[in-house]
Amino acid sequence: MADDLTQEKSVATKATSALSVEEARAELARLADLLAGANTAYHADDAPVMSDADYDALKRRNAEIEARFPDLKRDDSPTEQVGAAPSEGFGKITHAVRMMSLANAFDDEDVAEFDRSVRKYLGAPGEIAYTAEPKIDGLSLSLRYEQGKLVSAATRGDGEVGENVTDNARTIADIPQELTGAPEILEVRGEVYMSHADFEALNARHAERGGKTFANPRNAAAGSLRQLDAEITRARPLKFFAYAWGEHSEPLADTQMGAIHRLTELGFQTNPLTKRFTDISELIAHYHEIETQRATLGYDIDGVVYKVDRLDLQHRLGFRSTTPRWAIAHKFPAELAWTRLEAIDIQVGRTGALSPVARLTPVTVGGVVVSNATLHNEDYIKGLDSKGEEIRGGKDIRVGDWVQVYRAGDVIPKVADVDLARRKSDALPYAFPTTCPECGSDAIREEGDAVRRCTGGLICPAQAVEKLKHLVSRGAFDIEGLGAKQVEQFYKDGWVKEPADIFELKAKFGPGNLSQLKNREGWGEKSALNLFDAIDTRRDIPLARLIFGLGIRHVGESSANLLATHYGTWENFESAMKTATVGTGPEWDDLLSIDGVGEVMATSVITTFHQEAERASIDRLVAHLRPIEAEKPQNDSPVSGKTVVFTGTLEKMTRAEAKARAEALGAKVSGSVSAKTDLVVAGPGAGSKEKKARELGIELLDEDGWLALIGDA
Ligand SMILES: NC(=O)c1ccc[n+]([C@@H]2O[C@H](COP(=O)([O-])OP(=O)(O)OC[C@H]3O[C@@H](n4cnc5c(N)ncnc54)[C@H](O)[C@@H]3O)[C@@H](O)[C@H]2O)c1
Ligand SMILES: [Zn+2]
Repeated sequence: MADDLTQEKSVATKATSALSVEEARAELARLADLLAGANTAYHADDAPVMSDADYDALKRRNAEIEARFPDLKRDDSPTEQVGAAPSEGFGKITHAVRMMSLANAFDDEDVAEFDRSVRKYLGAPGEIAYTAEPKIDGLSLSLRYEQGKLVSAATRGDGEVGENVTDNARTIADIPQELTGAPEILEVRGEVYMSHADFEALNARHAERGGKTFANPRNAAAGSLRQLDAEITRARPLKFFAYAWGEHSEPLADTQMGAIHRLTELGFQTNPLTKRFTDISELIAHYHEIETQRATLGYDIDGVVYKVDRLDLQHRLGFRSTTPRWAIAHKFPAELAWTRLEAIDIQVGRTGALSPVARLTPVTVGGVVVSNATLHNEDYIKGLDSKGEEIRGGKDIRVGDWVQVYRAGDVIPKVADVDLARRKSDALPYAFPTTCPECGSDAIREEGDAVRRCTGGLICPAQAVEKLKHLVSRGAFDIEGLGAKQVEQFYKDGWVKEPADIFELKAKFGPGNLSQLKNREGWGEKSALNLFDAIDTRRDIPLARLIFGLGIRHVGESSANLLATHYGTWENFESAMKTATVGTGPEWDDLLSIDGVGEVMATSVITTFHQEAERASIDRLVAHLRPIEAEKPQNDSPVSGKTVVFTGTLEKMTRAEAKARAEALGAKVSGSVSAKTDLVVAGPGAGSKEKKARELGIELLDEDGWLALIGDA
């Protein structure tokens, strides 16, 4: 079975030009299935399962294969489809004139190609004018007026049949119920969308009530229009831009631009950025102009649509199966957007690191609204990398600047670039603080460290709170009922200032003294008693969790596991660290002999145990605990000596437990797949690591397979 899967996956990553006929057939089937699922999720459920960029890439791959193997094109080919079939529950409306999609251009060359193909089709037509207008990121709606009265409204659906949302459309203020001077029959088409301000307010209202929030304004607009109860739609602030038409008993005008003016006269909102040009370089200049305005428009757009202006030429050009030949959507790069840097905030972490965070004018990047992004560190703001070399051509970043935000997958958004042309003349270079904004202690940068750190240690409230949050986190003490929020509250009230205080809570506020805790918001007698129980059960703590929980810099979960298995008991570990000296001696050598422990980490651990305040705090904590000895690694397990990678969601154990167990059996757990990997354990949602394992032909197991292998099933 593993072999079949390996083959299937490798076809999925093969260049389309390298596919054999059989592979192409299989790949088209796979893509048809994948894209159909994504379409339903996006159009029918308003809950996309992949990013737009991924969707567009798969669709392009499908089109490339079809172009190479026209005979293999499937009856259910994604190229032949628009949107998704109407959802159950809505009445259906068959469009008098089909509602289409748009072909995409992703760069200037695609736009030039569009212009060439239009000219070729028309046969040397001379000058051609195009309109350029923002591509509104909402959902399209067709409004049918008969004798000037709105009689029906339908979503696009699959292009032929849409959902009847007439009652819902009537609740939208931008949609006139009646038109004067309109053709007897007129279908007006356009986009229903939600402004940024309305989207944020709606999400805030929902969050307050504990309801579901929307990922972006498009989903919010689609989810709000496609309601079975029009009263819900009425309560949602939807807007509408008109930009097209379907059936009409008389022409609206001779040109696209003229028709837009006519729609404005009839009482529709049309987009003020719509312009007409006779040269494609002007179209592209307008595209960039609109791109710079994107963040301040107040609503989402995802590109610029170019249309042949003369309607007689549009008519001659006609349609392909799902798109007009006379129009194209020039898309913005999916994961990039320009916006304004409003402020730079400094966050202080558990190890005292001062991290600069960009506060941005909210902008949608790759389908997600971004209002914060990381600026990494002091040098990054200055335009330097970790080696002191220039990045971004040495441009620094200043408050008030226009910056480019970048987002990839679920990675934290980053500030990637800055537009010097739009910098205010009085903007000052950013002065990175040299004192901690939380406690006022000096913040210093050690030689070779990119990060400036607060020297306040335990007196710094930010560090203290982050340390406490870390202590109760999932891979560490993981105390039920005591999460980041509770810890913060207890810290503010002075109940818990350091780790040991958690284990003194019961003595101070437990039975006999319960009134203080149980009268607090969010706590009752039962939850208070449960909390003390949960804390008590954690007095017996596995050594690895304890070491990890101390929050020592450079000691993550797997390093803590290595240390625990090596030293076995807390006493051994503690006495070794207390007697060790950095850089020399038997304890130092012993520490470095552990596979996976380097000098940086070894130095960090020893230093921690040599700082008086830290050490005293650790002693006070451990006095409340009974650390559980770590299991000695076994050598007789089928996985001993092997390198294992866990990826995806594990359902029967936490990642930390899985690692600890594997390490106890003598396996080495690694975070990345390489030729040295022996085994990959993949749960649901495993992504690139699973793919890589298949490519390298590494043995793959699911969670149950793993448990069976190690005899835990
Ligand atoms: N993430 C996913 O899983 C997923 C799934 C399906 C589709 N999508 C995304 O949806 C898009 C494809 O859907 P599509 O077929 O609706 O194509 P499209 O949205 O790219 O283009 C066609 C639509 O653009 C809209 N539009 C907005 N402004 C317009 C204007 N000024 N003039 C003309 N039309 C305008 C119309 O509603 C029209 O139907 C792609 O961006 C794709 O990434 C994503
Ligand atoms: Zn501080």
